[in-house]
Amino acid sequence: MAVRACGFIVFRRLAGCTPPPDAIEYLLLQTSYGEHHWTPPKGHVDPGEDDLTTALRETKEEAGLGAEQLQVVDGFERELRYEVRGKPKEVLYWLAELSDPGTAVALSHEHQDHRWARLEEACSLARYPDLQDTLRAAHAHLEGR
Ligand SMILES: Nc1nc2c(ncn2[C@@H]2O[C@H](COP(=O)(O)OP(=O)(O)OP(=O)(O)OP(=O)(O)OC[C@H]3O[C@@H](n4cnc5c(=O)[nH]c(N)nc54)[C@H](O)[C@@H]3O)[C@@H](O)[C@H]2O)c(=O)[nH]1
Repeated sequence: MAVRACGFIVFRRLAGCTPPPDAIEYLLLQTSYGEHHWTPPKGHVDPGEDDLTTALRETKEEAGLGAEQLQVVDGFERELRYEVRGKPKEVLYWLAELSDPGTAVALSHEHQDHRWARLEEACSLARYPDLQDTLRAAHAHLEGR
């Protein structure tokens, strides 16, 4: 059976800007282990836990951002499937806006750095084509495309 993980593509709109969408920045976290890769906050589903609860818990644990600071965007959900050390893994992402764009991110020991990045920088940090596609799809969703 596949390992399952859930998380949020968290974004913020720069202070003083109503969309245009190029004023949107996405949150990426860099692991403090392994390849030091960058992904949005996400993590494994605990036994008996529902997916959305996992996404909220992991976002709180990994970025210090709680449900009360996030607004989940309707109608966006993406599932990625890839292999980790030969085993299948599924990752489900929702999209959420950080209500106060000035809120500080607080990392756990699992991550060594974070970045608020516009779409193109976010895609170059998140170097996996499926994650890049997901970020682009999120951006298109926010643009109303
Ligand atoms: N010391 C050490 N400890 C580790 C290591 N590894 C884990 N720990 C421990 O596990 C805990 C984390 O637990 P959670 O937070 O609950 O889980 P996740 O958030 O799910 O975290 P992971 O890091 O396990 O999973 P991924 O991000 O999925 O990365 C796995 C591999 O998949 C590739 N990959 C990543 N993203 C994409 C993508 O979007 N697209 C594609 N196509 N591929 C992608 C990439 O090749 C990458 O290397 C940590 O606290 C550590 O204790 C490790 O190497 N060394």
